[in-house]
Amino acid sequence: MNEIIIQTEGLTKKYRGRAAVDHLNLEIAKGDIYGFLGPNGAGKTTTIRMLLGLIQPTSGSIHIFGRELQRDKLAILRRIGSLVESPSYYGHLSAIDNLEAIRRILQVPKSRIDEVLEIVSLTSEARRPVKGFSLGMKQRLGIAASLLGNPELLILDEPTNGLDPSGIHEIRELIKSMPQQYGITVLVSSHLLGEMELMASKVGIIREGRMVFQDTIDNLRQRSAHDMELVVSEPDEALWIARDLGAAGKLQSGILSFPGMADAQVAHLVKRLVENGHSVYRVEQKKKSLEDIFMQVIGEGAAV
Ligand SMILES: Nc1ncnc2c1ncn2[C@@H]1O[C@H](COP(=O)(O)OP(=O)(O)OP(=O)(O)O)[C@@H](O)[C@H]1O
Repeated sequence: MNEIIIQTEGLTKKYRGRAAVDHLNLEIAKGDIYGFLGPNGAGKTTTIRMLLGLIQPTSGSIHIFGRELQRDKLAILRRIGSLVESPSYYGHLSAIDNLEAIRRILQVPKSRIDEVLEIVSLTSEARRPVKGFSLGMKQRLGIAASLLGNPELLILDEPTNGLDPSGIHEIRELIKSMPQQYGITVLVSSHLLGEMELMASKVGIIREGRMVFQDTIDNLRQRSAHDMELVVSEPDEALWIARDLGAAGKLQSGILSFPGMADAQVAHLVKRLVENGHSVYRVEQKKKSLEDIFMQVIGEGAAV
């Protein structure tokens, strides 16, 4: 099993008695791109701020690189790069000069500036004043800044917020390259599952401060029950036969649908219908889109 990079246990943050983050157990392994998902206000930023030592948890523990954050804060934070909220720049200065200001604080070699500009594909724009940059370029510059200190872990809070599709694509490709090319583990938050689907190796979904799902996207897809749809010659009567077998369905526009029906139950129902002289024209599994599953998870707040 891969080394665990971030582990929280019972992580909780309360504001005026109300939990913004509620007993959260995060587990992020080395090389993961961990998509931290949840609707607005779910507690993603609050969690990230605790991971970066910017605010104190009310209770629970945080271990990063196997060490307790509270005890080894500076040593741990030195190994993390982060982008939380929109980064601020000196607009009249170039990308290089903005990075130089941060480089001096971090005391890394000057050559690192060229390296990070290359990683985020800003080399050819590096001497232009930042005030003329698009939002996507500014975000990439923010990621370049977070990479200056050669981090092993990158924490990005909604880095694609407000970007157009091409900007989102650029950031996504950049994030995808992090574990493969640079050995960097990534925690990236978003409120859109679709964005994560194309890059995350694992997702954690939170709702009202609580983890409702934490696993791979494939498992999210598989663990969700599918609806079964049937088209038969006498649907009203078929509905009663199904009820008799313990399958509660509904009839809409001539189509019978049954939520989360197991294979054996489908076979049983079809057999009974045929035995009763019905014609079964169609049996279809109606697949939910990943977005439907996500909405179901964050809507119900229960694991699927
Ligand atoms: N400093 C604070 N004081 C009081 N309540 C707060 C504070 N910070 C956050 N909250 C509350 O905690 C909850 C979680 O907020 P948080 O910003 O972590 O959510 P989020 O998932 O990052 O949402 P968004 O996508 O909108 O940024 C919200 O109900 C918010 O109002």
